Amino acid sequence: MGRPGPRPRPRPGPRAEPGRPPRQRRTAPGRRPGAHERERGAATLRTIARHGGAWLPLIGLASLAGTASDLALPAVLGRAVDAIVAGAGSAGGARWMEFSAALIVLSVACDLVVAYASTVCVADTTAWLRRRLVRHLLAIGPRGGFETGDSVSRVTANAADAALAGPSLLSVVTGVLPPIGSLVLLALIDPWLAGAFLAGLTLVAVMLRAFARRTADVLIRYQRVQGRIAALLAESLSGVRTIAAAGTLERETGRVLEPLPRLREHGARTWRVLSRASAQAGIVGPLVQVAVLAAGGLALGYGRITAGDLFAASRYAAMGAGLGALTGVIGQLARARAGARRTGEVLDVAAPGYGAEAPPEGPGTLRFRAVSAREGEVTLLDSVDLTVPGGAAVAVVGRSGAGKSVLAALAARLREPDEGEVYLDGVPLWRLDQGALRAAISCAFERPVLVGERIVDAVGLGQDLVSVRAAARATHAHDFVSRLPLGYDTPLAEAPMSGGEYQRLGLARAWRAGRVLILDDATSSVDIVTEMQISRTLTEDHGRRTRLIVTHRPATAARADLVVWLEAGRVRAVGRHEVLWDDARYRAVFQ
Ligand SMILES: Nc1ncnc2c1ncn2[C@@H]1O[C@H](COP(=O)(O)OP(=O)(O)OP(=O)(O)O)[C@@H](O)[C@H]1O
Repeated sequence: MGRPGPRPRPRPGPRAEPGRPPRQRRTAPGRRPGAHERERGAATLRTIARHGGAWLPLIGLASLAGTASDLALPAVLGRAVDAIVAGAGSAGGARWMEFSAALIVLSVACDLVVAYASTVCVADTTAWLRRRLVRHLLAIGPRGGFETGDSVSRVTANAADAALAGPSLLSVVTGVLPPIGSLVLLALIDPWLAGAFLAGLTLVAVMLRAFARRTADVLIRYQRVQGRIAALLAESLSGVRTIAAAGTLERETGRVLEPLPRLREHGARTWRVLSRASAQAGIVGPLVQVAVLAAGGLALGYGRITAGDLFAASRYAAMGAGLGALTGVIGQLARARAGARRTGEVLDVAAPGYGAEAPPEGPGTLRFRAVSAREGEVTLLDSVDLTVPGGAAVAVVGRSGAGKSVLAALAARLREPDEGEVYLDGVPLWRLDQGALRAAISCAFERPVLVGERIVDAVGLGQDLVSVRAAARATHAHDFVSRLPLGYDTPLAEAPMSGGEYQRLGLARAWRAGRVLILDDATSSVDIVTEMQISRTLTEDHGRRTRLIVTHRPATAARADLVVWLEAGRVRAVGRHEVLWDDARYRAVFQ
């Protein structure tokens, strides 16, 4: 074994003890997020917002220019009114009117730029975020514990909402400028006007704060229930044949739609929050305007301001107190925040880190040193010390639930040990380069899922047809594939396959293993004769690769060089099958 190199830097997580990559926890779906989750959600929101890149400065500048022209317009119109009232002649009034027209054109142009740039920015960010999520979900695999439908809803709907982050944050910032600008400009016209306006503005600010908090809270609950329905639907669709066979269509429909009342409740709450904000806006807005106009009327009476000033003040009061626009952008920001929290929950789960090492020359010896695996409080494997000799065929047996699949997953680094270490030819698995690890160790499962367009893609995963055929011959899949009209080019969706045939293709896919081939009940659906043939092929493979074979069949255990007998997450014994067979409890494992 070479000198240990630097360990790949894992993503920060709650546990980063030296010696093994950290496991991360995530917010349990449905649980109300605490301050920590909200903080992480805010951090995700900022990361997503920053992705807007070049579009955000453009949106910001256009919004600022639009706001400036909106703020200048009442003052300019006021000057036009004063020019007309003073009878300064059509030329003075006309000049102010032209200026006003130019400001209106500028404002419309800015709105167009903001709308276009925001659309492109959101589309870009959505695509980027979806790519990140898909890659990350596939990288973390079952570690994340996200249900299929829920993951789909996070990648589709929630990512699109989260992508609103940049433009909606900017909209909020630029949205508060008109009230602030109005306040300053009113103060310039007359301090009393600003005083009346400020009193109303404080009320508006309190209402907006409550609106923002309530909306974000309701939206996250709504999205969670949506995700739950999606998860239940995906689960049902994957078992659609069973449902049809059992005649439980009605019951299943009820089960999938069971959260619907909660969705309706959250939808109704969203509507109530929005309608309350609109009603408050409907009352406070005109009140602020009336207060400013009353103060303005008095100021005009005392001769402190002109008629044009009063006109401008009325426009500023309307612009600054208009809650409608701000409730819209705050609602959008709340959607982005909820989406960011849901997508952040996925991105916060640490993907396994890989090292940069290739395994040293070796026969494919696997060593488990004090390996434990847990799920919550439950111990699945307890301090397993085990050496699987390089080149040997080793059967793993035990009663159902003994921990055989967990052991197989640890051997392939499909899960991380909670304690201890797994080594391949003396090197901890986490230190191996991802490509080298996958080239060295392959897995075949009881229920393989074949992915790809055609059979050759699903089995070969990029290998040429010659290698695919060789693997299919070795695993007794070649005959039935050859009988298909398009052979290896048959689209998977059009290839009628039995469970055993499917398993043989899964086995053929794993056959590429350079050093260790792990079979987790991978021939359980194959008929006895074919299984014996596969088993013989595996035995003939002697010395070339290590084979770890999880099995329930005594014949397979008998052909193995060594048997590992697991019981309740512990190694009960290791030895030859014929020796272990003397023990009645060992024999009982196969009954
Ligand atoms: N992700 C998980 N979360 C919770 N419990 C788990 C998880 N994976 C496995 N277990 C539990 O760990 C125990 C061992 O599971 P494992 O699949 O390794 O059993 P097994 O020996 O392969 O059984 P079988 O022969 O039935 O396939 C079982 O009790 C199982 O319920």
